[in-house]
Amino acid sequence: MAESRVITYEELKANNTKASLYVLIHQKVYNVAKFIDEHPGGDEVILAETDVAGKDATEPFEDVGHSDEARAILKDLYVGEFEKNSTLKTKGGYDSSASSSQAVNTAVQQGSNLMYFVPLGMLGAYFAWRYYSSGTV
Ligand code: HEM
Repeated sequence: MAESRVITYEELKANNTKASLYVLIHQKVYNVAKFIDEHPGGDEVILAETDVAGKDATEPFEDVGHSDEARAILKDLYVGEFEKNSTLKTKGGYDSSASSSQAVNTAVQQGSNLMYFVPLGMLGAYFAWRYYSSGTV
């Protein structure tokens, strides 16, 4: 078998037509041009991945929960390994989802803080009331 080719970020971006369509999944590059018309999930979903040139399709591919059969098809479409140094550039595409889940976490944390402070405040108010009312009797 021939040595696996290293695909650069520029190459991944450049092969974005229906004639030659590169998709990046798990650091491996696949040419889905021949397969795209047969894709049971439709061609739009894959085109959308490559429309945003150089985007990593790993997450969308895994989110769908593709079968072993689908993964076997990938073997036939394999072009080469993605250039390692390019990893950072492609990961950026998912930053927005990471930060939005962070925002949710902060909101939950703030919510749980409130859960402690409200009963604690009420308890404090109760003891303050008892202290003052016992003093007047
Ligand atoms: C690039 C390589 C890909 C291959 C070889 C592939 C292959 C397949 C195969 C064989 C199926 C049938 C169900 C199964 O066996 O799991 C399928 C379904 C599906 N694929 Fe892909 N797929 C690829 C990429 C993608 C990507 C990037 C998306 C993105 C969002 C996607 C979305 C879907 C969806 C939504 C279905 C379900 C269709 C349905 O059940 O109606 N696929 N794919």
